[in-house]
Amino acid sequence: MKTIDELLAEGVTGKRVFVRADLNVPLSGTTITDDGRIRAVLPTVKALAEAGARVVVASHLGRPKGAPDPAFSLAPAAARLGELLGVEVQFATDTVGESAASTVAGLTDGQVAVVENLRFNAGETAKDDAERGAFADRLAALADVYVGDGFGAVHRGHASVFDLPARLPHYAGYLIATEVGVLKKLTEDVQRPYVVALGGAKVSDKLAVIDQLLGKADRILIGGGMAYTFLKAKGLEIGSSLLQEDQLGAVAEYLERAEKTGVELVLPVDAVVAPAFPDLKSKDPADATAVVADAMPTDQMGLDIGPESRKLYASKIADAATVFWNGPMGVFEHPDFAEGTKAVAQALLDSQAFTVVGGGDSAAAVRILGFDENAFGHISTGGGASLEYLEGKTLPGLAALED
Ligand SMILES: Nc1ncnc2c1ncn2[C@@H]1O[C@H](COP(=O)(O)OP(=O)(O)OP(=O)(O)O)[C@@H](O)[C@H]1O
Ligand SMILES: O=C(O)[C@H](O)COP(=O)(O)O
Repeated sequence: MKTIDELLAEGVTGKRVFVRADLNVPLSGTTITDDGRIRAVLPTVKALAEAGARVVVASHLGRPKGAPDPAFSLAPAAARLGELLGVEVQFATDTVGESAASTVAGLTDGQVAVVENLRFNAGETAKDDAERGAFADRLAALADVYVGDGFGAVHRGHASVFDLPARLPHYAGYLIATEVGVLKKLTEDVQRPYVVALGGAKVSDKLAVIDQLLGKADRILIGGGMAYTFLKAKGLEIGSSLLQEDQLGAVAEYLERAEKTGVELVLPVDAVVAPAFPDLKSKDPADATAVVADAMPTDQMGLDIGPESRKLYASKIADAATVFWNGPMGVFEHPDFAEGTKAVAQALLDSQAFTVVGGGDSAAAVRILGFDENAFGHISTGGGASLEYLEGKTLPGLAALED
């Protein structure tokens, strides 16, 4: 894999450099609630701009449906990037259309532009190779060189991540180099006990990784939205909690395999429930109560692990030598459902373990809940990406950067 340092040594003055970043930041309306992913790509963008490149930054944000949707505009992220860089950043209101073409053509050496959300174009995420390729051709027309630095998205075989680097000279940015450097340690020489804590809302993505993790981790602690599919697989009532029905069979098999192989697969023993998903803007009290896991009311939704689970999970983390944590334990954005996530973050800090926190929302949770991000071993910008890396999978966005 060629690195950005090699590109800088070759010289970039006057070259149009396409930086595929992951600026998929949490938003409340148009306000960025955590800018960690923008700060993470600064070293790459700064180095290129200072070396005289014409930098074109692109990213996805959220999961719009292949067409423009103002709720998912990258404009706030572009503005924040400009503030952090301390320079004016141009913003193109489309990704490969007239606005992008004229914005990029207007860049002078050392200037930076952001183009609109890649996923406003159906070609970005298309399953069909030709459709993705056609979109990648249009992206390629915007640049002379490609720098991959969107670590959080390297597990996606999308046009800007996988197809575009094949069309341009390509290099890995500083963020990807750092992330891979740290995560490699967890795959090659992991210190045990190795504890993995999993939560969050991307249930179908994350249930799939447990298959591989069962052969690697000593303990797996399950929280967040995915916990309820496990509880349901054990025959418990889960009310209106998140459920991945099509994976109930797989989950039952994980439970059986864990039992046979001696891996501890730890499930919540209680939950904080409420009648409905809370209003994250008003943060009004949500009528939350704690119930034991085998007495969840049919008309309630599980939104956090309960007080006994917090203690249990902290005890399972206390003696770990390595902890990898991805996915909040509950809907931490609302104070009534933040305690599980706080307890796990605190347990990581109280342990002597090498701790890695992965994921856009997990990293944001740590900072928003007031923890010192420097107290953790590593805060990864990738959730799904880091999990799939730890599984030992070939990640499309890393494979595409190989020579
Ligand atoms: N029980 C639950 N029900 C519904 N949503 C939940 C529950 N527990 C946590 N969440 C939500 O999960 C979201 C984060 O999940 P997600 O899987 O995206 O994690 P992540 O750390 O951002 O990883 P990635 O980087 O892969 O996206 C938070 O917004 C949180 O509110
Ligand atoms: O938040 C993430 O994990 C990355 O930005 C990838 O987003 P995606 O899961 O929507 O592809």
